Amino acid sequence: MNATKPYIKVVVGVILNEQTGEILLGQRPKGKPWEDWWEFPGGKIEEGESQKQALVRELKEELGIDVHTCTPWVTFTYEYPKTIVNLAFWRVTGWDGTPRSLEEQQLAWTTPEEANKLGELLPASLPPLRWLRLPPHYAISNIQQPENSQAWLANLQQQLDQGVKLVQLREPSWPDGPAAASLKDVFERAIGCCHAAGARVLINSVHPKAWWKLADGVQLRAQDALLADARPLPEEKYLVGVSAHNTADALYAQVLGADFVVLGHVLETPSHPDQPPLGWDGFASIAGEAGLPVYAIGGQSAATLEIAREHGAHGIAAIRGLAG
Ligand SMILES: Nc1nc2c([nH]c(=O)n2[C@@H]2O[C@H](COP(=O)(O)OP(=O)(O)OP(=O)(O)O)[C@@H](O)[C@H]2O)c(=O)[nH]1
Ligand SMILES: [Mg+2]
Repeated sequence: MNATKPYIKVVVGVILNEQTGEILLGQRPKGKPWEDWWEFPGGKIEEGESQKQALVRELKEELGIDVHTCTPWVTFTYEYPKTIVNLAFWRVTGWDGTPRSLEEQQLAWTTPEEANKLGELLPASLPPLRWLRLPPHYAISNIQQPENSQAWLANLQQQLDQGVKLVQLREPSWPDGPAAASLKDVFERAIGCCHAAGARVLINSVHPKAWWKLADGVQLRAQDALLADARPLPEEKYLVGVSAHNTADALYAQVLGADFVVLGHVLETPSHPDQPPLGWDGFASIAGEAGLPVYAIGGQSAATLEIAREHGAHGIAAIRGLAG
């Protein structure tokens, strides 16, 4: 990065209507740089302000609302031709008052999928719009034995019925190895029922590379991510997740151009009895640096989604049931 460019710290609100999935975007006022381009409401953090204080102030100044519920989401740095901007995106889910235009800017509620129909979007707003399409729950398989396949597929169907939209097949200790034909059969059936429910399936990188493109993408183990020198699957069609245990893993996910990080384990979990958990504070500090949406893993369930979000998670990943 060019050190002579001004470095600006900004906080941005993803103002979310959780019922409809819509977000609030605004058009930049006349006379400002990038006038008329659409953006998330927000602005520069002032000297001595925390991110949250700046967010509350900006949304009061720009929209006249009093924010009472918000959580950190993703912070990343974007280099424009003339400036470098560090953008801390926060999810805003509770506020008093009705957003109205106080800076003569146009406002619009839209979905992340439809936002580009409004007009030109600030370049640094595009990754967050893509990330907002990631669901809050990420279900991970743990079938272990071919004889458990039927029961797992039935359980998967239940989770799909409850709204799970992202599933990972991860079976490192399958009896005939992670490339076994019996596992391929389960994989294909899982894809069938997930696609019928509008859900996506990722395959763990422990499984054959030839399977990755049959799925909707790959979940790279930390060790496999570190061996890759580029994103292994194209962006539009596939998702790439990276498993991370520390800051270095998480930062490398960003270098690879991954879509998200799975970070853990956060709490004690039967699947990793010997390694110490990160704890929520450890999770929050790594997630804050990841520059990508982060799923918390390890001891997670529907009941931990809220605490995960308070610590900067996009969502939660778990083997044991998620929905509910
Ligand atoms: N609010 C906002 N700013 C963004 C986004 N994406 C992005 O690159 N930025 C950049 O972050 C900076 C925020 O500036 P701003 O003009 O909103 O600042 P502000 O509200 O404090 O206004 P002011 O400078 O008039 O006091 C700009 O350089 C803008 O280009 C976004 O989605 N929302
Ligand atoms: Mg602003």
